[in-house]
Amino acid sequence: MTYQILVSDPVSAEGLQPLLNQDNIQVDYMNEFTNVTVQDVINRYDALIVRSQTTVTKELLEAGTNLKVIGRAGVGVDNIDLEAATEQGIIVVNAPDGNTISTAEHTFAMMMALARHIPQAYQTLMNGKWDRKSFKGVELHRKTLGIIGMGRIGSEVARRAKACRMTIIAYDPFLTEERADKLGITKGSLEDIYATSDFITVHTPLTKETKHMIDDNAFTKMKQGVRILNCARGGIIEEGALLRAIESGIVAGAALDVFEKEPAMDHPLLDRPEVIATPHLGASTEEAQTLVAQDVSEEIIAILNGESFKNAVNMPTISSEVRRALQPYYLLGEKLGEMAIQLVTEAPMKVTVTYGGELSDFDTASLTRRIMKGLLSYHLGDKVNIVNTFHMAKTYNLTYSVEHATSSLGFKNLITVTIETQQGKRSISGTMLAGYGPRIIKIDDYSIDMAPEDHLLYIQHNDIPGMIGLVGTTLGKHQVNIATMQVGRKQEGGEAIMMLSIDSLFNQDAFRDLEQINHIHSVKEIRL
Ligand SMILES: NC(=O)c1ccc[n+]([C@@H]2O[C@H](COP(=O)([O-])OP(=O)(O)OC[C@H]3O[C@@H](n4cnc5c(N)ncnc54)[C@H](O)[C@@H]3O)[C@@H](O)[C@H]2O)c1
Ligand SMILES: O=C(O)CC[C@@H](O)C(=O)O
Repeated sequence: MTYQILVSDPVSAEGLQPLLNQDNIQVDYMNEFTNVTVQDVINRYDALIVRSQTTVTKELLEAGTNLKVIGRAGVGVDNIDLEAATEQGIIVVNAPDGNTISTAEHTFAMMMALARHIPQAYQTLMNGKWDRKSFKGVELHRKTLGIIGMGRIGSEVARRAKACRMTIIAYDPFLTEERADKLGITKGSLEDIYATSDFITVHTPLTKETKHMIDDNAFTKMKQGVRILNCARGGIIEEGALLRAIESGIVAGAALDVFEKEPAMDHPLLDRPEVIATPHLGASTEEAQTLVAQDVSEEIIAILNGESFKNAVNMPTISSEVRRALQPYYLLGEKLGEMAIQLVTEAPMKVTVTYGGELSDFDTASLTRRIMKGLLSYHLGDKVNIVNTFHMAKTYNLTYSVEHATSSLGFKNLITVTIETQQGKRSISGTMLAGYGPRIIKIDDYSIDMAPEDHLLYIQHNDIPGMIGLVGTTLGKHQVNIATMQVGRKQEGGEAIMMLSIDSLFNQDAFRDLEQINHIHSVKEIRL
């Protein structure tokens, strides 16, 4: 199978090399098309690679009926409708590390340019004026820098500011005292930053919480003559409030790489001599562009080839240690989900997944996704995948819960899937047996030992002599070959079950004949 990939924004050709080297991948570039939009052609593609120019809307995603993955060559995914992508089961991956250094360096370049009026002085000189009076600047040395958002970029900015002997105070909900100590900075609140900083720089994502976090009220708490920088996302600083703070003299200078609306043309802030600006250039270096394109290319290859990947934005990330430990259980989990749903005839209301043995020590969320995917996709088909499975469960009013049990029935690991319907509960348990692979070891209260094979027959009957023979003869009459058979019972002469794996698809005549055998209560074919 050949996968089609569309690159809709300018992305480093060198960075795309991993994709171009794949035999089963064909890459197209939007700038090679004329008179068409991404929306017009997206249905041909399995993956889309964007930077920040392409806005990936719900409508675009809906038009992309074959889309499996969106790769963002960069960090911010605010140009992608993540909720819609999740609903449609499209994985969104980004490249969070590749442009960190470039953006931190750009922020630093902006801070120095701001402190020394370099762009304004350059412009004056280019206009033929030798003006040495208007551009008296300030040193960074011994000034206080307030950093809001101490993630990758904020931390790199802090390291550089330390080298310039600045005092650094930072706020981030995830910043611990220990980490602040290690970086040689002070952990403070927003109020502390506003009250003490000579320079303030923001490095948060744009979220509901951070949108306009620096507003009129925040500016009134800042030191007179503060200088402010935004190389993160337009909208973290409210632009109208910034303009007012410049006009009132609270803000002596602002350096902006990003704007609420980009491209920012005829912007009132750009008319102010106190403002220096770049057109969203933080990540625009050869190194960063190669790295981010390489990172998303590798992620896309892994996803299309069904291998594990690490930077999904609309799925929780798991450590490589957990991924390695759980990988062998993914197939078992999916099969258990598929089998569990086939045990019930009423609409499922609640699913409980219980992990026992060594599995109870892990964060099993990624395994639960596989189980729920197996369970839901049996009836809902391909539209369910590991990205949208929890969303789909919610859509169908199916609740799920996860329990970690101490008992594992003597097995090293155990997964039990219990489905509740109006008729009661049905459950199925499985384990990974060293040397044997996945095994089904219990259905409801009956112990069995079967591999989750393609064609299974589950028969409920009374435990009376001759049942095994009758079932064997009936299937033989219909040319259905039994590969393995397991029987289970609660007590002698009571209710019993038979689980058979058969070599071929079961036929309706065989089904009817089996059901007519005295003392057989139900016959169920399980397809995996
Ligand atoms: N200008 C550019 O070209 C460019 C390039 C790369 C990244 N960016 C942007 O820079 C920003 C930071 O990127 P990063 O890679 O450092 O991200 P990151 O995820 O590593 O760090 C973001 C930090 O912000 C913190 N945060 C979230 N909400 C906060 C709040 N209300 N107050 C304080 N801190 C908060 C988070 O805890 C996290 O530590 C993002 O907006 C990203 O899109 C811009
Ligand atoms: O693609 C770009 O140049 C912008 C990148 C930057 O804003 C990001 O969030 O990674």
